[in-house]
Amino acid sequence: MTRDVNRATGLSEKLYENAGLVFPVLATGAALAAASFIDPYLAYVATSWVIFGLLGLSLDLVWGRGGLLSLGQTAFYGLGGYFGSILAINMAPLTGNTLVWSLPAGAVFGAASAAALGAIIFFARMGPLQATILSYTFTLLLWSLTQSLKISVGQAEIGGDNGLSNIPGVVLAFRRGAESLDPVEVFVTVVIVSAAVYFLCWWLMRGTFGRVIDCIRIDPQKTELLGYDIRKYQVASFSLAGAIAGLAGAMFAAWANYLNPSIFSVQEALLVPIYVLVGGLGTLAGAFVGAFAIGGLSYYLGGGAVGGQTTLILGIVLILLVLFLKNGLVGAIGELWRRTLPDANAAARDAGAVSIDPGVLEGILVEAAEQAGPAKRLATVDLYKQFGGVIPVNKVTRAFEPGRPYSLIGPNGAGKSSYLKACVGIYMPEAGSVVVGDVDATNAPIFERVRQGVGVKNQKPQIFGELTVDENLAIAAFARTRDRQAAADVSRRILAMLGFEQQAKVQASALSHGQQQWLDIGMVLCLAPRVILLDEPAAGMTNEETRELSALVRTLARHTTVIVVEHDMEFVRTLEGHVTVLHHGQVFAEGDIAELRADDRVLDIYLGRREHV
Ligand SMILES: Nc1ncnc2c1ncn2[C@@H]1O[C@H](COP(=O)(O)OP(=O)(O)OP(=O)(O)O)[C@@H](O)[C@H]1O
Repeated sequence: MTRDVNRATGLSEKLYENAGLVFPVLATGAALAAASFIDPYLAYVATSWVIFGLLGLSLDLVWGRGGLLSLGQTAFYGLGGYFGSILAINMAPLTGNTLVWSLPAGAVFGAASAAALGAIIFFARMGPLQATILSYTFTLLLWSLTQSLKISVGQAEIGGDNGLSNIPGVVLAFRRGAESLDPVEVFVTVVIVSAAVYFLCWWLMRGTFGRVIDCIRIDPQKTELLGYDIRKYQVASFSLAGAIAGLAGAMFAAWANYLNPSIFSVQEALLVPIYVLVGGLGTLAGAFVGAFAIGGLSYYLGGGAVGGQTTLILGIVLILLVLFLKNGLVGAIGELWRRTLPDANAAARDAGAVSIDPGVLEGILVEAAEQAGPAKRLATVDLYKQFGGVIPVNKVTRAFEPGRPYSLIGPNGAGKSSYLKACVGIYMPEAGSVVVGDVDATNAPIFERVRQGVGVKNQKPQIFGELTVDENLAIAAFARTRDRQAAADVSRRILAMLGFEQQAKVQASALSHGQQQWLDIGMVLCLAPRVILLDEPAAGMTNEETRELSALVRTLARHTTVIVVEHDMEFVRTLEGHVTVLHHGQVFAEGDIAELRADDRVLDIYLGRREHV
């Protein structure tokens, strides 16, 4: 009996993990089964819902997964529709098959226009609101342009407001004069193409590419601190989404046999996020479910796919959704299902205190040196950073080398964190230079400095809370190894070193603050850094953990250059390293901790006394 229950739970878990794969198989099966009895008119209307679902999928990739609400998806959709149709109008009479021309053309033009817009958005490092507005402006621009654009391209005549007509329907045979498919056949064809596109997206987003996109959504800075050039990933996923929208547009044109500038209208642009929200943001399948739910509802209420009742229905549905189903239909079903499964996060409570075996750590560090080369020196010359009237880094000239750990101390606001941030490129300095090894890194972006060997742990633990513990380590290790197997090996060793094997499948957000600090340190170690910057790593740790951390830092310093910012003077003492006191962004005093503790001037700045304040 117990075994049966376990087996059923195991099966349910497997199904839950692979539900995304089951969806296109079921959808295709249902479409094929329905083909024998479905009313041709319903098949015709339902085809448009599938196409809108595909358009929604393109948005879900960039919004639900990438974190950017693009109102440009209908622009890529319209462009794909226009260009795909121009090619189909000219080529189909000669060769038959329309989709073989229009789908690739739609996808290529959709991808190319998205790549151009994405490059502007991401390389200019626009904020989310700016990016949404720019994408919307792009759509409006096309709407306005196509209103007055009258041009003939071969047999295709674009008539401005009158649009582009005579677009051939869906023809699959390769011969002149081949017949268009009937509505039911078109429905099945569109479902199969959409299921294939969906499967490709599901597969891609399940792999390392999708993980990196998820990481960028959760914490772009941390993703860059792992050494990923996030802008390339963002442009790539935006282009992929553009390709899917373009392909959907080409299918829409073949379905409607007609296109006009209203495809770029405000109403069209705003419908897409609604499909995604209703279905479930970030679920991929939700876009189709949302399009079917809204399309089906308005169809049965007699309004047609975008008919008179639609606005009212959408308004009510959206209000109800915001009130009761925040994760949309698919998200809600997923959540209910997940509740029936064993709670993987329960293991977070069983995690004992971290106790690092020095032998294991040494082994990891020796191997890291073999793979990534010897430790590097970090030096700054007259480094200067200003925020308005505040100068947190004021012409700091310092060099750090392997051997003993370096500690940066100083009162609150002395500029310790700002100095580390200027070293790694989170803050771009106004003057001075940063040199990593022999390379001037002053103007290098964060990810390049990380690739040069700089590893950083910021003050707050930066972990990807929605990912599991082993996924966090693996994505960090992959940034360096670029090989999934090698990354899995590295992350497994770090996981074992931290004693987190039982917590491998726990969501990182379920860990305690101290455990998150260790996970963050583990992620930095996965990068095999040659210079390590740790900003208040002991914050939130117990005394026992702080002792472990001290031993770890001392071991690290024998293999790499280590700089630690700390307030905990007892911790700094145990590091037995070189200490630099910063005050008002400048080096105020240096030495070992015993000397500095006895130095009246240092006490003065800490206690806010006398002339040194
Ligand atoms: N992004 C920023 N914009 C404006 N001012 C900033 C910024 N970052 C830091 N500062 C200012 O620079 C000064 C130094 O801050 P910083 O965090 O580097 O000090 P700190 O020595 O690390 O302090 P703490 O020990 O409290 O963390 C502060 O006055 C702070 O307000």
